[in-house]
Amino acid sequence: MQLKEQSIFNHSGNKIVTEDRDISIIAKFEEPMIAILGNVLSHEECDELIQLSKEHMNRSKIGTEREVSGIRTSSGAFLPETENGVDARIEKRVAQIMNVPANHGEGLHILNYKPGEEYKAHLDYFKSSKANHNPRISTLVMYLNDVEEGGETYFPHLKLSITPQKGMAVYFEYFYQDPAINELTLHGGAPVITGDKWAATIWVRRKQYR
Ligand SMILES: O=C(O)CCC(=O)C(=O)O
Ligand SMILES: [Fe+2]
Repeated sequence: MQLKEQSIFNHSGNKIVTEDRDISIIAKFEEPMIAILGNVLSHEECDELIQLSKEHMNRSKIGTEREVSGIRTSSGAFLPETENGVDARIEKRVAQIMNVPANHGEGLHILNYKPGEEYKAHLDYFKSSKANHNPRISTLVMYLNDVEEGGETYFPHLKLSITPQKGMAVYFEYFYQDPAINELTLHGGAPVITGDKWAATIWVRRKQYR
């Protein structure tokens, strides 16, 4: 039998006890490690992140992107960092879930999809040598609302899809020795059919990033 590669998601049992919240491990796919997590954010935190990102997007268009390539038709923005706001608290909790120090993360990236908008299948790591000195190693996508219809996060190679539910998240990682395992993390956000979708993504680097 082939030896399993090491994961940094080293949690056993059915929950992750963080400083301020118990996260439930609902399901795991072992290789590549993909974990469906419950109770990651309170409903109040979800609402607050949506509100903050709306204010930020209204105040200035700087930091908001809408990709012209058609890969991502949703709009997204990194939340500006605060000292002790909701974002700092969540990043601290996420660091304990992802088992990587908070300053390896790129910050909270908020995504909003309207009906018909999607994020086509992609890899979160960079194929070019540009970021080789400090590559992305893992991702957490947190759902900030329930989507009426559509908007699933899907992994086409694994035939796996996750329905967004407010406060839940999906974790995955892609730093394996075997590139074929990393490529299995190809994923996308399916088109939203009814309602809209809000999500917050954290991409984590191997070394300190901020
Ligand atoms: O919206 C989703 O379900 C996926 C988001 C995603 O892939 C990303 O932010 O990198
Ligand atoms: Fe992604």
